[in-house]
Amino acid sequence: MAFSATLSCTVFFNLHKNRSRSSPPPHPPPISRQELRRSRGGSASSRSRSGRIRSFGAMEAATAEVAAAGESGGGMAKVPHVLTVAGSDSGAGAGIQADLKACAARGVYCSTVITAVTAQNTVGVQGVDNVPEEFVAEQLESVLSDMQVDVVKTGMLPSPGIVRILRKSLNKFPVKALVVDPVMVSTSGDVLAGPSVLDVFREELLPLADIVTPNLKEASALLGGRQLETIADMHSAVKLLHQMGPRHVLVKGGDLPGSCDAVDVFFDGERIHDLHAPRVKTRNTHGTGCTLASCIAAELAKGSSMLPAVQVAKRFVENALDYSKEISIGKGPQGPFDHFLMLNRKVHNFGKKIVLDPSDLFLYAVTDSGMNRKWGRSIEDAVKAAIEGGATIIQLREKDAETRNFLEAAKSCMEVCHSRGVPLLINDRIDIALACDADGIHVGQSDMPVRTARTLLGPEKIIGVSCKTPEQAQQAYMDGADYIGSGGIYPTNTKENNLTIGLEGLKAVCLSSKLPVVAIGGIGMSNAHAVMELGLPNLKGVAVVSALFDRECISTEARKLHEVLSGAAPEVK
Ligand SMILES: Nc1ncnc2c1ncn2[C@@H]1O[C@H](COP(=O)(O)OP(=O)(O)OP(=O)(O)O)[C@@H](O)[C@H]1O
Ligand SMILES: Cc1ncc(CO)c(N)n1
Ligand SMILES: [Mg+2]
Repeated sequence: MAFSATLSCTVFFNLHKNRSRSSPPPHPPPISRQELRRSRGGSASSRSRSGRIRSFGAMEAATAEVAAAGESGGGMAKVPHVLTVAGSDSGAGAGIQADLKACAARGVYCSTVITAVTAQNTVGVQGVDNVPEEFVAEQLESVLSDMQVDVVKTGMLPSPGIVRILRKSLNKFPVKALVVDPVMVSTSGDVLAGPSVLDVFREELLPLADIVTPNLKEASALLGGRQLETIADMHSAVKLLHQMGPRHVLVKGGDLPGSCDAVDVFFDGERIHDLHAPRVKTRNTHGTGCTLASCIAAELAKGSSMLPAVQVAKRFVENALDYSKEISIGKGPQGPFDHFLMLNRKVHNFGKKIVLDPSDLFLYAVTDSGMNRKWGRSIEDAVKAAIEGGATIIQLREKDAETRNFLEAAKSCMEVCHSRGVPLLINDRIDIALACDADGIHVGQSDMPVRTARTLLGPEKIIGVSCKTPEQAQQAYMDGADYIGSGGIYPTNTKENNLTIGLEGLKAVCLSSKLPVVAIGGIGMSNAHAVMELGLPNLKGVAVVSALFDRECISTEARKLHEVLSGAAPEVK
């Protein structure tokens, strides 16, 4: 019988039926190196033509090939490996799912032995179904007999039997370190491992642990209900827990009442360390404990010693919480956070990420080579002065510059802008934008289409597009532009044959689009106020050329214009 078919039937049977199994399925016994060598070559016929493995015999042969390649130094690299023995959280904030994400984020491979399946979300735990003990044993055997696990991390171990099975597996397959997160109650208050496991935890698991990481409630339960409410209580607790046999103890103070820091107390048997981190104000703390323990395991797997591993893990959690404090997943009181620091961008327009902070459009400075020549300035100096006066974004619009000179200037301007936290866009020249890694481009209606520019630049760059009409504005939104430049508002000499759309035209464009808009064309000190007074919510600022760059002192003009704009529309700042 094909091995894979047997395996999937077993999983289906155990997780979906009600779990009594008459005879265990055939399980591959641990394979000795010699056996592997013997089976090499002999089983080639059990591979399908595509090379996919069809039977256990073939799996053995494939394993042997990999082992042999490793032995002969065939360029194979050992990967740091954590095995998590824990429960599944359907909401994926805690449990196995948090462990997988934490290890992946820390660059460590993570295999999984699932002890229980929970129906869980941001409201709480709606159901728990334990995986049969013999099947937990089978998963342990599968992973540990085959893979070179460095560190085992435990989470939800819902019955004394499972703890004993784990202990046996660890005796048979010793690993470098054991991290025990003694999960008992979820933050929502639901019981994940009852009092029946307390004794076996204390007697059978803690003595094997390199570190145990209880939260306040768990530490209290392990200590027979001792009250833990202050850091001094936590100091006593770590010492008492240490007497139960673990080499290190970390009592986590995520739930310490009335503390503005998140303080954890670490004890190595000799010294106590209070580990402080600023407490992040957020609802998204579901899974912090699992993540912390997995990160510790991951750092140990990479070869770290214990205190640095704990410190790195704590910083990782704090950073991820801070990054995720505004993401919204689920309706309940405790949300998950983002281990990969990728989700915290408001999503709009086909799920495209917003890459532009609309308030950057407030005072948008567009350079002009003719004006710089006239006043004898380098483009970098002009940009520096504009930013000094308060320009919030720069666009390099160099219509007659030679490519090589333009690129050199663009690179210097990038340094100027980035050291001052101001985005830099390039007008039209996508090649220059790519070459100097600018923050984005601005295109006109007859330049490269926004969609093509997006393909070339990728999702993370800003693309602005000039629009005179509501139709163009709607198209810009559909094409995935980040902002609209709308004008000319007033007559201007900077652009020849440019249609003036006036304040009415600007209003029509703003009302027809959800994108932020910057007004352009003939705007200066005398009329900026009138533009912003339109009070349109998506009109975020004005773009100026001559009002800054065709003046003797760019920074003074920028400063005055900034004041005018601030007075006109304090809410857009
Ligand atoms: N708001 C917060 N800001 C910063 N760090 C926090 C915050 N909440 C928890 N932590 C840290 O996260 C880690 C996990 O601690 P916590 O006490 O939350 O564990 P836990 O109760 O086991 O978590 P969970 O059961 O949700 O997985 C600790 O290092 C703790 O200090
Ligand atoms: C499955 C699982 N493990 C651990 C925790 C603790 O956060 C949880 N809520 N769910
Ligand atoms: Mg916990």
